[in-house]
Amino acid sequence: GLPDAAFWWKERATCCKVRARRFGSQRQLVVVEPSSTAGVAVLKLKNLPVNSFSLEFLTELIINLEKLENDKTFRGIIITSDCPKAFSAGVDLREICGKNPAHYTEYWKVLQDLWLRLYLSNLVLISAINGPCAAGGCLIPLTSDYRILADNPKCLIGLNETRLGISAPFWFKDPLVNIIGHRASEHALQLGLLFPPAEALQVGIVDKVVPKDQVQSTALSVMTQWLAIPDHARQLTKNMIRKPTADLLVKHRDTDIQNFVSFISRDSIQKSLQMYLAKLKQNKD
Ligand SMILES: CCCCCCC/C=C/C(=O)SCCNC(=O)CCNC(=O)[C@H](O)C(C)(C)COP(=O)(O)OP(=O)(O)OC[C@H]1O[C@@H](n2cnc3c(N)ncnc32)[C@H](O)[C@@H]1OP(=O)(O)O
Repeated sequence: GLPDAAFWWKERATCCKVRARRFGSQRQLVVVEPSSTAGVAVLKLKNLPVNSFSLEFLTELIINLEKLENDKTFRGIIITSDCPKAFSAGVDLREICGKNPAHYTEYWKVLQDLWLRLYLSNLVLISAINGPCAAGGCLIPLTSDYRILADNPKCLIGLNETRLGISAPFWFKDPLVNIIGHRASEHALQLGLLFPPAEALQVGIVDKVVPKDQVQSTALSVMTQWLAIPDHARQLTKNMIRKPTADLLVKHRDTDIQNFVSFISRDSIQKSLQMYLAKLKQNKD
């Protein structure tokens, strides 16, 4: 059978705390503030400049999510960015370039942990997407219950992995298919589409597009509607809908790690990623 979720989370939480001690950073990469609405926390991603998923940032994010999940005063979280340049640029390419298999294994495990923590959260999660959101960065909106995007042409959102010469793993693809459907996902994933706001709304990858300065207030008012539903009924329903998708990752996570490590270790893939990173560094505004 599948590993018991509570046991698995306890084990992973211990790993996260050990890792956090290892980083021992003074920088606060995730800021949690209470909102004006009771029971709602605002979680701000603050890994400057673009909230790329470094191992340290992922660890801090998971620890903060776990604390909120276990704190009975909270019923919902609004996740937003405190970096002017981006909501999230996804996987930090420096974590998956030029490192060794042990590092890739640890990194991928932690990324899976984040996905499971978010996707199976009992809290209402709303993504207030106030900047560009690429590839792995979409892992947060796609596992949220509701997505609000800032109406700004720079705020592109999508799973653009193929443009880097890599393929999104099945657990990035599955929530996208659940949200926008099979055909639209096939199109978006193969072409690595990054949708501007109007198109993002049309295809359904976001639920609402509002002016940038209204993203957080809109998230709060949507949150109020969601919190009007009794928690237990909403949680049971969320779990019923999401469990089959989550179980696929829980069941196949070791194979998925092996696939990732062997794929990412290929010379041809390392070359593509290095070229993409170099291009990013050249294309300065
Ligand atoms: C079997 C499994 C297969 C493998 C699956 C792997 C799944 C991988 C998923 C991913 O998430 S890969 C990453 C994809 N991300 C992107 O394509 C986004 C890249 N970034 C951008 O498009 C832009 O940076 C931005 C977010 C639109 C912001 O643009 P802006 O012009 O405002 O800033 P920049 O000058 O481009 O960036 C500032 C600074 O940050 C560095 N950087 C940006 N993104 C990343 C990143 N993902 N990883 C590491 N570093 C990144 C960028 O190079 C700049 O650095 P400096 O030049 O200032 O040192």
